[in-house]
Amino acid sequence: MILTPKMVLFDLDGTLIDSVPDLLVAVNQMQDEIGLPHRAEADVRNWVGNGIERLVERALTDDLHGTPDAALFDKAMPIFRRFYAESNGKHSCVFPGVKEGIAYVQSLGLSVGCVTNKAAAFTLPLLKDMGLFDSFETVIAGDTLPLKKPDPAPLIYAAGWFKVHPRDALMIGDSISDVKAARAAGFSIICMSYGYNHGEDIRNYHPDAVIDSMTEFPKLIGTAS
Ligand SMILES: O=C(O)COP(=O)(O)O
Ligand SMILES: [Mg+2]
Repeated sequence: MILTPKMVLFDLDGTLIDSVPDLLVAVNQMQDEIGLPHRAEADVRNWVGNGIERLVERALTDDLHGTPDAALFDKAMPIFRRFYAESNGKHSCVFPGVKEGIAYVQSLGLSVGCVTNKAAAFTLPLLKDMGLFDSFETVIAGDTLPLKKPDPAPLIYAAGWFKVHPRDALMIGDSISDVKAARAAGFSIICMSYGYNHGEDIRNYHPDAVIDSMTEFPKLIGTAS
């Protein structure tokens, strides 16, 4: 299968960047300040992908599906933001193959954007620290629009921004939210096997392809002519 998109959108956490080490530090500093126990890295990994509010709710309750007491959440959220602003970018790294993959799609002349559920205040400095910011012609963060993935709105917005029809658009992601958003928007979707998907194998959600490294892009992505 060779896809021939005109635009490629990349998810951030678990696709471009391994951001869990920074999130883990901020979660556990928040837990300390509130007087709750530390959470394990493996759990935090499973809680990333639906934005920082859901991450904090999950950390406070130690449960992927948990909803904490509203007063506790209101206390915790600014604490988390303060600590994550400090740790963001300190221990994260770009996954192997990402820079090569972005360079490959750019060499095909395709439009390239980033669509993440991470809030803009953390997304933009992280992309800059990791040397990726200049790779993207547009960045749509988790709070850029009223709705985030799995809603298709950010993907449709990006397609409109690039004036590309959704059938000519490809999402590169790691989670069920990316697959659902891409399908609802009418995009193709390739997922990275190494990402975060709440502890489940992303193959269960049937993206068009699952790959281990973006160095595999030449097998899957080409140009129509
Ligand atoms: O959960 C987040 O904050 C971001 O997750 P995403 O970059 O995978 O969309
Ligand atoms: Mg992700």
